[in-house]
This record gives sequence, structure tokens and C-alpha cells, in this order.
Amino acid sequence: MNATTRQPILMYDTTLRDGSQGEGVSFSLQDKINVTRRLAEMGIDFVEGGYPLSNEKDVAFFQQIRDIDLGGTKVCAFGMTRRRGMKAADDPGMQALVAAQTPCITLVGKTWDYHATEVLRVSLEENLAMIGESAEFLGRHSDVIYDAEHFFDGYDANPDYAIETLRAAAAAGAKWMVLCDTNGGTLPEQIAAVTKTAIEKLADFDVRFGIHCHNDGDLATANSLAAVDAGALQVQGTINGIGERCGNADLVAVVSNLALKKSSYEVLGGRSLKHLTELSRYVYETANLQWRNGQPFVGQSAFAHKGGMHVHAINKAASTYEHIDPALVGNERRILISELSGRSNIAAVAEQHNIADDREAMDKILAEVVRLENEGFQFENAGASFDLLVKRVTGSFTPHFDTIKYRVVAGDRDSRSHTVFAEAIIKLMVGDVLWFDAAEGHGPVNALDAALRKALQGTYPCLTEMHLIDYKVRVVDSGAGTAASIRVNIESSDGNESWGTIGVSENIIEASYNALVDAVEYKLHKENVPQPVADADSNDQADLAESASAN
Ligand SMILES: CC(=O)SCCNC(=O)CCNC(=O)[C@H](O)C(C)(C)COP(=O)(O)OP(=O)(O)OC[C@H]1O[C@@H](n2cnc3c(N)ncnc32)[C@H](O)[C@@H]1OP(=O)(O)O
Ligand SMILES: CC(=O)C(=O)O
Repeated sequence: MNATTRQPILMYDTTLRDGSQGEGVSFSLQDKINVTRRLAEMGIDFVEGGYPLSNEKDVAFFQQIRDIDLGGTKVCAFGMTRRRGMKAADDPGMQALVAAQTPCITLVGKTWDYHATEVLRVSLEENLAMIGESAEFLGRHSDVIYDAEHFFDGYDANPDYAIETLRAAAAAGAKWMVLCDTNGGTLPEQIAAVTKTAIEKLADFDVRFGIHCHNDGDLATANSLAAVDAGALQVQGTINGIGERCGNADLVAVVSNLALKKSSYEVLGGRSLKHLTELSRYVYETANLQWRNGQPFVGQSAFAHKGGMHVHAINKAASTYEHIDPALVGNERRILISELSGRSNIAAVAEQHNIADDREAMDKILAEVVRLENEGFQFENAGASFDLLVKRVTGSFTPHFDTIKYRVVAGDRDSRSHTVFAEAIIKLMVGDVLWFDAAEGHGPVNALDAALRKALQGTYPCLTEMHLIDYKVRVVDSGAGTAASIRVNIESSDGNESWGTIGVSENIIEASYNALVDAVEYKLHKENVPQPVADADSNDQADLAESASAN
């Protein structure tokens, strides 16, 4: 390989096998097929689909995936060496692996003498026979990738025996030797030294090496990179690092570091990483897990800037506080507004308000943000409320309605349907028309939302497009140290855009109502809906539009 050629490092994804050993993770058959397709589109070289001895779902996966075109991506079935004291051909695990009909079979065997004698309760010779006979039997059907479980702990305890186990697999025809840091406690310098030695000791075999690291010391990515530098040509890991205990090496970070930081390697056949953030979020959603905001490269906070001094600098040059361009991995820069903001945060976020040159306006906005954060507000997830705040402070806010009063009765039980419901009544002025409405809902906020929109939809039909998509409540200590406040965050959507609003009060209903009002006002402002002009003839006597009705 000459100096300009990049060494390909193959990516082996075990999200569907080791990832599903993570607490709280379970994939349906369709999930597994969908994730496999996504991994193939990304250019992942190997996808470990599951353990065919383990369950019917995994058996069905291997049957169905066979008929799907995955381009150059190879599907692997995973299983352990034959059980002690039987022939490989008679072992149900071996038979299940062969029946999976995958181009590669990943065989896990014991490296650590302690595991062989204490866990499997076999002699060291029988363990070597189990590895060799299993690899030889499976190799008649598919390429064998040998996962040397506990390789680093085994090497530490008995280096000669650890190497013997690899030689047993290699002599039987296994194509890959994957060194596993199964307990995840090894340090990068040990990984590098032992990987290098293992490669040297097997120089007489035509085999390639890989690495499989767990994250118990929070070093799985660093350990994987150290092994690559020592000569490993395959990295096993999972998307988002999900997996047994503290998880596996996060392939998102491994791929990004190798592709963007290490010019001597090539991953994913040189493809772009611009769908990496999308893939990460897809896997979180499919596994029904919360995103990890602080996840390097693809997390929502990975390029989120909060400190005023940071934002000031990145407005001049993004590289002052960003290690890569977020677009390279499909992520985006975010500027957060908080009490730690400076004028630069305000100017960046309030770009559409054209106030970048108005230092006085920015100072006023900043002072208002600091004051409100002291009361328990937080604008990071309430961009729409911040937008309205800017309008209010700069004098460009005119409300579309004024609330006169509202009341909620919660917890009533309908004696016919036996359901618990809430009722809300609302009285408000739109221009010079008084609206008085009532609505029911599954809970107080649902009822208030329904009543508010019922009262307004006649005047503002575009409100029929919007609905609530998320509602969060939190108790917060206000800076004043008085009674605890309730912070309500509401996420609304109209199908084209979603927006966050906030309300804070000692009363949960009031906090919710304020967040709802902001949500509605934001929608009306973004649609440029004009505020109604009061009719001069009816100034002294408001029309009463009594539209209250039982739902
Ligand atoms: C490091 C890793 O992540 S390896 C993968 C771990 N993943 C999983 O365990 C998930 C899938 N596993 C399963 O579904 C089940 O454990 C099965 C179907 C494989 C086996 O189930 P069971 O037969 O009920 O066995 P159980 O799980 O209790 O114990 C493991 C058995 O495998 C044997 N075994 C464990 N590792 C190996 C190995 N590398 N080679 C041969 N036999 C092994 C043990 O000796 C034990 O057999 P014994 O009961 O005769 O002593
Ligand atoms: C093979 C495997 O999952 C491990 O050793 O951790």
C-alpha cells in the first residue's frame, strides 16, 4: 500500500445481537430487517443479525434477510462453540448456525483458561478441540469470523494459552481473529500492545484481525482506535454504543474518528457520513430508547453552544469551539439561550428580528432572559416563547386575543362511560368580541387546550392545523428561594413545523395555560395573521358570542 492509499477498516455492526443484550433493548423481527437495511445503506460491511440458537425471531430473521438485496453488506449469524463432549455436527447450536445460511458465521470461543475450567468445566485441551472442531465444521459452509471472548483478560492470565486458542481457530480455517475485551476493563495501551503481539504470533497464518470492545471503563472507542493503530482491520461495535452492561464501542464515534481524523484509513468504502445522525436517531427510535443528548458527533448537544463567550467566538469562526463541521455527520449547530448568554447568543438566535446592531435591544432581551431564568424559565427548549419574548421586549408584539378568565374542573367521572375527564371554560376578547366557551378533555390541559382553540378557531381558522405533541412538567426551585414553581414545556406542531413554549407559575394550570397561549400566539405570528381591529361602533358594548356548548 503506498502513502496515498488509505487502509480500509471494515465495520462490523452487532447492534442486533450484542446491542439487544443491552438493558431495555428489544427489536421485533421487522425492526431487525429495517435496521439491517439502514446499516447496509450506510455502507456497514458486516451486520450480525442475531443468535439463531436463541429464539425463533432470530431464525426467522435469517430466513427473510436472505431475499433482500443488501449490496456489499454481509449478514453474520452468531453462536458459541460446540458444547463439551459432543461432535460439532451433532450440536444444535452448530446446526442452527449452518441453517441460517449466512455468508459469514461468527463463532465465539473461550480464551481465558479460568473460564474454560471454571465456567465450561472442561480441560484446556477440550476447549481447544471445541474451538478447532467448531471452526472447521462451520467453515465448510461459510466464512468463519472467530470472536476470542475475554482475549485481553485471558492473555493477561495465561498468554501462551490465549495464543493457542487463536491458533486452534486459525488452523481450522477461520478467516478473522477478533480480539474481545469482553469485560471492558482494559486500557488503550494494553489493547495496542497485546493486539500487536497477537498479530505477530499468528504471522504464519493467513488471517486478519479485528477488535470488539465493551465500554465498562468508558474506553471502548479509544480501545478500538488503539487496536486499529496496532493492526486490526475490523472493528465490531453497535450504533450508539448500546449493549450488554455499559455497552459496546459506539460505531458512530469509531466511524467518525477514523473517517474524519485519521487520514491513513478508509471506512464505509469512503462514503459520506452525512446520514450518520439520522441513522443514530433511527436506531434510538427503533430500540425505544431516549437519545443521548451529549453523544459525540450525533447528539443534539454535540454542537450546541450556550456560553456567551463561546457563541461570540463561533460567530467569528465556528472552528473556535467545534472540532468538526457538524454537517459532515449530518448534525447541526444550535445556539442556546440562558442566563449564561451574552449579546452574541441573542443576536444569533434572534437573527430574523434584525437586532444584531441594536445593543440596547439586546441588553434588554438579555436582562429579561436572566430575570425569567431566575424565576424558573428555561428557553433552551422553548424557542417559540423566546421569539415572542424578543417581540415583546422590542415592542413588535400585539396579542391576537386577551384572556379574561378561565377555569378548569378536573377529575370528574362520567357515570355512563366510567371515564375520568376534565372540563374547562374560557372567556376571552378577540378584538371587541367577547368569546365564552367550554370544552372537555382527558385531563385539565387537554380541556384547556380544546376550550382555547374552540374560542379562537372561528376568528383564526389556521389554528385547526395545530396540535399538542408533547407536554412536560417539572418542579423547579426559583432563584427567589420562595415557593417552588412549576415549569411546563409544551411542544406543538402544525405538520410543517414543531415549536416549544414554556410557562412557569406556582400553579400548574396557570403554567400550562401560559405555555398554551404562547403556542397559539406563535402560530398566529408565524402565519402573519393580522390582529382584529376593534369596531368603533361597538367600542362601548362588546358583542357576546356565547358559543359555549356541551361537547
Ligand atoms: C460475550 C457474549 O456476549 S456471548 C453471547 C451471549 N449472548 C447470550 O447469551 C444471548 C443468547 N443466549 C441464549 O439464548 C441462551 O443462553 C442459549 C440458547 C445460547 C443457551 O441456553 P441454555 O442452553 O439454556 O444455556 P445457558 O444459557 O444457561 O448456559 C450456557 C451453556 O452454554 C455453555 N457455554 C457457554 N459458553 C460456551 C462456549 N463458548 N462454548 C461452548 N459452550 C458454552 C455453558 O457451559 C452452558 O452449558 P451447561 O449448562 O451444559 O453447562
Ligand atoms: C463476543 C462478545 O460479544 C464479547 O466477547 O464481548
